Amino acid sequence: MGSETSPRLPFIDFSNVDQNTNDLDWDSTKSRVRQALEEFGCFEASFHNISSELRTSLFDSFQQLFDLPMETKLKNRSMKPFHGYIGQFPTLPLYESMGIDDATILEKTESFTKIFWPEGKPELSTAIQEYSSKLSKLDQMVRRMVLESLGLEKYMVEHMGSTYYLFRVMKYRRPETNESELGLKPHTDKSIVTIVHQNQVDGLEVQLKSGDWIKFQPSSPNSFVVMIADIFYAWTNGRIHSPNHRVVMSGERDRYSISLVALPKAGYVIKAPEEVVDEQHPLLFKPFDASEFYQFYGTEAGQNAECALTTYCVRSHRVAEQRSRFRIRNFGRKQRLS
Ligand SMILES: O=C(O)CCC(=O)C(=O)O
Ligand SMILES: [Fe+2]
Repeated sequence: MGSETSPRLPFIDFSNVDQNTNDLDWDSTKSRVRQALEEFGCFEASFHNISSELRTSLFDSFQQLFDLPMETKLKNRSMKPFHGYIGQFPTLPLYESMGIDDATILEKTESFTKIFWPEGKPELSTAIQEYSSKLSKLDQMVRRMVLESLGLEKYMVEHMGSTYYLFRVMKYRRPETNESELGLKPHTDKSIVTIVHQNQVDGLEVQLKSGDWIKFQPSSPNSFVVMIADIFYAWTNGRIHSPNHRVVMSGERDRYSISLVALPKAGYVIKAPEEVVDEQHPLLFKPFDASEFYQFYGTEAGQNAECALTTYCVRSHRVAEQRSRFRIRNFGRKQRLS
């Protein structure tokens, strides 16, 4: 009953939109995307390129994956922070997740499945790769629309070429009696864009700019939440919003969800283009190296910061200033010595 009146995320239909679509459909979708991302930082996309068989087979396999013994799950390791198995947090007992780097590449998804099934599991590695490749097209359309609508076309090739995809699968077990229902603490994502998809169990909530929370209730099994994250917020100099969100569990069933996460490649320097910086929009973040930001985010200080990106940028510029003062002092000393 309540669902008729409760606020919903903006809904944007991509079923007839692709990069070769006619200008009228492309332009009208683009203006809806821009509006939604300015106001909500996310929207519900209806996207039909992923078949229900593919979705069902993925979620069935993930159930088996999380049922494996803990020592096996822990073999999903990565040198990069938050790329491997995450879970067993005393404060977040419902949550665990696993990640596959570069999931649009078949060899990478094969290496992932071989961790758990040494003889291989070709249906699953192929399904993860196919899902990631197909859904990456939605991310690319959305980012293309954002860049076009901000007049940043000339950065398109450089920007798109500087990103790759991480696939994460999450399990939130149902809370036991007297256990907190919090599945995942409120946070903003630290990537460029995240696209979330779930099985039938709801739980994702997004915070509006007003401070109110709204529950994501998918309109159909073809719904995906497209969400802007901090790196894209910084790169567009705050022209689009990076929303706070969380997962709250209720009901009797475990929840499984998948994120396809667009991330900056190593060494990509996040520098807001001059076109989005002016008097009304002063520069929010000085240019920074995304990989260094992730190293900071992996530390205790990064985890405890209210806004990791702001704290990182303030710190790194303090360090840069100290370094340059040191260089000037030493340069003066060298001059005197010679
Ligand atoms: O499971 C979800 O619906 C959202 C997950 C999420 O916010 C995240 O992994 O950053
Ligand atoms: Fe998130």
